[in-house]
Amino acid sequence: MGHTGPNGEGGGADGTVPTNTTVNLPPLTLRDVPLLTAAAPVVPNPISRHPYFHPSATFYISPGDVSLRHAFFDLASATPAPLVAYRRAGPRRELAVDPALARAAVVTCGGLCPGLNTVLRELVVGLQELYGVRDVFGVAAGYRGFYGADADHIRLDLATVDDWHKKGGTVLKTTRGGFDLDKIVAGIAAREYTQVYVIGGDGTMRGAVAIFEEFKRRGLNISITGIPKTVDNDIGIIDRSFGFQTAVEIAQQAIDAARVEAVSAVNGIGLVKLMGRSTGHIALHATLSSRDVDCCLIPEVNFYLEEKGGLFEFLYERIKQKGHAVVVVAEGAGQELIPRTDHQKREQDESGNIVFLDVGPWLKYELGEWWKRQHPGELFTVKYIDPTYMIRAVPANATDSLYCTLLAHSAIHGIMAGYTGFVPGPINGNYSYIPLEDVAVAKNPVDVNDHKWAWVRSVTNQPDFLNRPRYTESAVLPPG
Ligand SMILES: Nc1ncnc2c1ncn2[C@@H]1O[C@H](COP(=O)(O)OP(=O)(O)O)[C@@H](O)[C@H]1O
Ligand SMILES: O=P(O)(O)OC[C@H]1O[C@](O)(COP(=O)(O)O)[C@@H](O)[C@@H]1O
Ligand SMILES: [Mg+2]
Repeated sequence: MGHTGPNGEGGGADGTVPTNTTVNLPPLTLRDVPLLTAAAPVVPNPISRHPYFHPSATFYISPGDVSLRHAFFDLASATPAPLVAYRRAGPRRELAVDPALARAAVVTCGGLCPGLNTVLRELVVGLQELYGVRDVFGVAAGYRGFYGADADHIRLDLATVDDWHKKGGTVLKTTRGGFDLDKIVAGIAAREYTQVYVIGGDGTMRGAVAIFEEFKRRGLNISITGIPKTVDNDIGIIDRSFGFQTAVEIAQQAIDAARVEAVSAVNGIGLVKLMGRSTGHIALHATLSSRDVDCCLIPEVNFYLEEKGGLFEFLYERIKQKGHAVVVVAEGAGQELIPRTDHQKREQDESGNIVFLDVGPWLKYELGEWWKRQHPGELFTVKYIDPTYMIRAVPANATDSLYCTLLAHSAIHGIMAGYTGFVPGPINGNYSYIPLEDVAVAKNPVDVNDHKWAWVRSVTNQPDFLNRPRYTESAVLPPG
């Protein structure tokens, strides 16, 4: 007996999957990563000569090893999607880069994220201990550090970075903006760096693609890799970005406090705003982990406040049922509902990201006003908690620390193998090398049609906000 595909489509004549027979899979496309054009003559991996560690036969990744992008396939589909593969990350038996000639630069860009210092430390440790690279430099304060003063290029060694993994933030400092391609590439060439490790989010990856292209255009034999960072988890293809799980864990403290405040008030609401500019991953995962949340609002799901099926009516009902309610809102949720001036509509940060209005205080105010109008004389309290920077200005937790270490080492192994223009990252748990250009454009919104969002809905029993009555346009204040 076989299974019929969800849409009734089938590989067999009757739409079923034959069992205990060989199934022909669709063709496999390798999304390969570029190699340095002028790679050095092949050098044996110095790990093979390590005095204390003797690599086993399976230690090195074979040249043909790949991992698959999608873990699930519909064997019953008559038109299956092509399979996409990436090179497996890890040490190669032979290097295309001579470690004795390597000169590495590491830099952190964009917003903070738990684990930045761990990645920096492990890059230095891996380069020096595993490969014997002597010249490793930390570039201060993001992309602009490449064309900064001599003091912005800090020589790093094992002693310097020894305790960095214990610290939140980034010892190298980070900035937004300052992306001047000509100056950056000139700064890299002038200091004779041969390999560049850029740690950052989606904006940083777009910058790294531009640098990679410029290296090629100028014929520079310099490799670059982007190590994906963002608490928002808004980078696609990889399983998740580092620091995200730590942020979700710390967010629990805010949700716990919101619940205590709400429970201890008469008709109390605890409102927590969590990071998530364009994606609601932190809010979603924090909600699922906590189980105390009555409503989770994310940028991917439009909601409305008043009328039947709206947020306020739902919260009122919930308070009548159990005396209190807890709401988690991602910073990018409901932005189209918040009145803003023309100036506010245009405001951008130094990197060109749109500056959002603060959804938390706005929601608290609107809720209070609605309650006064609808239920005058009835006691009501909203306690608002904004743990924004607390969830990311901390060291990585154990899971993220391990992840940061594997990412850093994967990056080094790839660079030493002669690859460039790539991002190391886990795909279905398998560390892989993905072309930088793919990662730079791949967004990672919450898929509201998949199981995770359905779990949120079943945990919170919140409305789907589909019967929106009157709100059709953004609320906009007159200019000025
Ligand atoms: N499209 C882009 N092209 C080149 N550089 C970019 C681009 N977008 C952002 N950057 C640069 O990348 C750096 C980090 O970007 P930002 O958006 O602040 O953080 P993140 O990398 O965490 O998303 C900044 O120096 C910014 O100028
Ligand atoms: O106040 P900052 O430092 O600009 O950071 C705020 C932003 O940083 C983030 O945490 C992450 O953004 P990036 O990944 O672009 O660094 C967003 O959630 C938030 O909007
Ligand atoms: Mg970003």
